[in-house]
Amino acid sequence: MTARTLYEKLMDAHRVRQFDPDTVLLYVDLHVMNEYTSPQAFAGLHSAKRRVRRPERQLAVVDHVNPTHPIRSIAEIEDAGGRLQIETLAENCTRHGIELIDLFDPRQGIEHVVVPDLGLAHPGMTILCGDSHTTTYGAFGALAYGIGTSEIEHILATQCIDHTVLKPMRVSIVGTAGPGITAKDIVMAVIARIGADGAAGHAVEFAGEAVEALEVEGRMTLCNMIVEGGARVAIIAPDAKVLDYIKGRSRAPQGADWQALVSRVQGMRSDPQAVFAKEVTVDAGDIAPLVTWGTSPDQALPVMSDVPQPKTEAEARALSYMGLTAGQPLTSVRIDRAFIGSCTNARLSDLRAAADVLRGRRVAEGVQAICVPGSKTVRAAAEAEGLDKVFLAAGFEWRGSGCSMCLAMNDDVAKPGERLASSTNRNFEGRQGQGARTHLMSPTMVAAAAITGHLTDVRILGGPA
Ligand SMILES: CC(C)[C@H](C(=O)O)[C@@H](O)C(=O)O
Ligand code: SF4
Repeated sequence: MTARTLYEKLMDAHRVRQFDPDTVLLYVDLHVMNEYTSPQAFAGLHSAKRRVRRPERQLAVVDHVNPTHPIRSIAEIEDAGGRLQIETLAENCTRHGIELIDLFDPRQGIEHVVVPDLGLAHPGMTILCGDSHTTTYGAFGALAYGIGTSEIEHILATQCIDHTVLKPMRVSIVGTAGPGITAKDIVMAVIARIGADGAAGHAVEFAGEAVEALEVEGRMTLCNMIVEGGARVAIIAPDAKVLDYIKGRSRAPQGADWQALVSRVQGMRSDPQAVFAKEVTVDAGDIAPLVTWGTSPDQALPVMSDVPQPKTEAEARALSYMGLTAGQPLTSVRIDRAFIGSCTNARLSDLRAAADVLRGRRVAEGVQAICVPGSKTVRAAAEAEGLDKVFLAAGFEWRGSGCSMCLAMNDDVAKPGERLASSTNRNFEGRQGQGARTHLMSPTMVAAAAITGHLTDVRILGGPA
């Protein structure tokens, strides 16, 4: 038998039909939906008079448009469009018997945080969702990616997806990351190396000792953000850490199902002879804390660098949008806001790491800082450890959960010209508010910038004050 990559093995295991060498019909184990991308798909389903084929294989979560300040009812949401999206999702779920985690559910949060919180992402599954960062579940050894409206409708009706076969690509992170270097720095370094389309058309498998050394939440950060390097799928061979992470969560497999999962995991890796269409190797030891200076996630440099001379018109435009001058040290760039949140970096380990930087320190004068835990489950776990007190004592706001200022499609919007240190994954023009300027970085780097008021190498601050 020919050697296969993990991606190819998971495709084989879910193949319902092979249409041609490039297109395969795959069975979908779990389909996740949000209020923002599902309404049109349900509308299509209804006009075709079709039913949901497997309601028990769907999960819906409210996350994109909701506010993160406390409200008592949906009626309090000022934006009529957002209110309608949330109400429509609820109606559709009731009509079709789909489980909904609504805004007032104690498990609510960003969908890609909620699914792992519940223990619903397992090695070997196919997980699809109308959201590009669905690749997050690759950290569990699942074949997972984001889809569009017509595909959502197709899954609702058939529980299958037409999958365009991708080229396998391996990104090996070798060596050992230095102190203060996080999974976010690693993935930003990869994207800076390969470019924003470097992994386009590829299923990226992360491998290497620095990936094995990461905890599961760090691996989620890798698989989540590599989408900004163009990857359609991201995957990591599951190991004992993954099983430990799932074990005991409310929706983790039990009894014989658990045993079956444990024994299946053994074979879930690429064969040693498997062929990758593209290989990239990055030495973790060479990675410094990164920040973006431009308006594309690949426009990133170590924080101790100077703002670069623009080499293209796009780079010149990015600098002008960002209000930066070539040659100025990145650490001289002052910020107005600090945002710790998003499906990339708002899990418990992210909040712990940021709290370690904030402990005993205060947010700089004039900086508005907010922390939006990725889910209410994460929020409660953080509060049980007293992390909320650390954030509040430092001058951060401690919010409810949702996408929030990651994409500013809700009440959390930065003002024109405001500059943000942000633990998110996209720094496109206007992403966090019209005219707002985003610098992407790790949550500990956001904490450091919040304290000093400018982009800062967190390693200089060191541990708690
Ligand atoms: C709104 C949604 C379609 C979008 C995505 O697919 O990624 C959003 O989550 C984002 O991060 O830009
Ligand atoms: S947190 Fe940001 S990246 Fe993640 S799903 Fe929400 S908007 Fe998209």
